[in-house]
Amino acid sequence: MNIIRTVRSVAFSSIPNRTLSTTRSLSTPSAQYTAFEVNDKTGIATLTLNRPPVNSLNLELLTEMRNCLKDAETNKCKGLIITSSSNSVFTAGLDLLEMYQPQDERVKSFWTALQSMWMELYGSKIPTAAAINGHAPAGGCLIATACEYRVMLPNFTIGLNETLIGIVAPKWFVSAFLNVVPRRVAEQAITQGKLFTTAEAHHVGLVDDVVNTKEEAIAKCEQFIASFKNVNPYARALTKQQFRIKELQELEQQREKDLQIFLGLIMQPSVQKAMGIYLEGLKKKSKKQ
Ligand SMILES: CC/C=C\C/C=C\CCCC/C=C/C(=O)SCCNC(=O)CCNC(=O)[C@H](O)C(C)(C)COP(=O)(O)OP(=O)(O)OC[C@H]1O[C@@H](n2cnc3c(N)ncnc32)[C@H](O)[C@@H]1OP(=O)(O)O
Repeated sequence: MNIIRTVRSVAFSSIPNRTLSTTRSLSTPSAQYTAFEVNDKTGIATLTLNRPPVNSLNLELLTEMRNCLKDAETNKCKGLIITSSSNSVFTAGLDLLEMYQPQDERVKSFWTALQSMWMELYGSKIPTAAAINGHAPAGGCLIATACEYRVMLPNFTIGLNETLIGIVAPKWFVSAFLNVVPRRVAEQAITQGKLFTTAEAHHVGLVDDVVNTKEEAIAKCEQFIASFKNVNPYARALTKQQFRIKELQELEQQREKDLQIFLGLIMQPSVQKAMGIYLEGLKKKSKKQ
């Protein structure tokens, strides 16, 4: 696998136009699981999730993601694309090992980091797009639906499958999903824990476009971001905020309560048991392959 390096605090306005290399990526010692590159010509940032084997979202990855999102906004990037370094998994969602038999302080930090990352992404002032180049269950779907545009490669799956694991998708997971699919479809799918195939997701509007390669997916995201080129960024950001402020304020005001509900639910013996069985099933399947 390519070693992907990470850029931090690179002011886009200070990046000179270069003809040979069009992306800039510098390394910071603290970034382990993400690559963050800014295209010199377009000003578009790409955040690549890089935590093999399945980009499961642990505390460190979530923290890095949030830092990259903040950097993209602070540095006035023209837009942000999220994708994965894996050929088959966008992200497997939350790292179940963070929630299974967890340590008290760590699991609190984990959930708080998820809340922060989501608020940063959902409320980002710049255009955001997901190039979904692999499976995107649960937390993967959460990241995709927090973006303004989604394009997906064929023959993968996406959805909120929490009920199948015996856990519950919190309200803010559901509200972002409801932004993109009709209520009736959402209620049925989320209660069933349905994972949509790419074709099904496209049919219900969960993804906007389907393309065959990651390169095409990135190009589609770039086109989406470029569609705002004649729009005043400040007016755009305020307009986007009008659509999203309710969910953001709700979570901001209820962060502690949301954390306590999360802890109360996952610490239930029946939930721990269901998660343990699910993890065991994943491990058995992985050994068979
Ligand atoms: C009112 C309510 C308020 C509060 C709520 C309370 C509760 C909490 C809600 C929490 C919301 C949860 C969100 C989530 O995201 S939970 C995670 C859901 N994810 C999944 O179900 C996906 C599981 N994974 C898969 O289906 C497959 O791995 C996948 C993604 C299709 C890829 O398949 P493949 O490439 O074949 O890879 P393997 O399955 O072989 O996996 C390789 C390796 O990774 C391990 N692994 C997979 N997924 C996870 C994961 N999410 N977390 C941790 N580990 C994972 C797998 O076990 C293998 O490990 P091994 O050691 O055997 O190599």
